[in-house]
Amino acid sequence: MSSPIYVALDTPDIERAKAIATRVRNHVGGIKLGLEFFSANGRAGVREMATLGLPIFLDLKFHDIPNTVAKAVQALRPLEPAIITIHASGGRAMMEDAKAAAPLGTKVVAVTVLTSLDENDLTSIGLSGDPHEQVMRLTELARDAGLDGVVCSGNEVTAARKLWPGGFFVVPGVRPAGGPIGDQKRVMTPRAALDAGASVLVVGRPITQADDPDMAAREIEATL
Ligand SMILES: O=c1ccn([C@@H]2O[C@H](COP(=O)(O)O)[C@@H](O)[C@H]2O)c(=O)[nH]1
Repeated sequence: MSSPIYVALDTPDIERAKAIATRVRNHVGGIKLGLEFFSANGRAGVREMATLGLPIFLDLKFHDIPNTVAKAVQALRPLEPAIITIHASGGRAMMEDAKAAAPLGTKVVAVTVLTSLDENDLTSIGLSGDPHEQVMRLTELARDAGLDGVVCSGNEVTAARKLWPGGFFVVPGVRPAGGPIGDQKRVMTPRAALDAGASVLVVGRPITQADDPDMAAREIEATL
């Protein structure tokens, strides 16, 4: 069975992204390319990364009116990504139209509450406190809109899976025990997140900022 780890290659430097992906390729199940990589390298960069032969997760987190998001998803079709992201808070019509615009083999998953946000952050943007409740609300909305799954933290994935047993659950904010958490606030170890019900784990800096990314990926994989 392939590894549940998608390594987040958050860099504008395509040569660095290729070098890390090449080093860790035997310990990860795919590569995640996000806003930083895509803003610098665009679709050509994604095509170049695809030549490594690993599944591509395009984490562009679209959030706009339904027509704009659907057209943006449509523009990604030739890249045939394994997974793409949109924001659940864009609403049901936006999620429905995004799913309809995606290639058949692409999983469309909705970000619920970013793992960098906690209760205080939600209150500060006018949402009633507890991230857990907001994740549950948006998980139900994404399920009812016909998406494939959601992005949430390891703290919520067990309850989200209860609401949606057939859903696909992407869990970032994954940190080896005792490691620096940086800007993440809702974190869990890789093993605990998998046990809690994650379908895939997104791991960025614990691998990419390590002195030896290959060893870091190998050590995380060994805990799973
Ligand atoms: O809620 C979310 C959604 C997406 N991400 C992305 O995952 C990686 C995490 O990187 P680390 O270096 O392991 O913190 C990054 O690309 C984010 O854009 C997330 O962290 N939380």
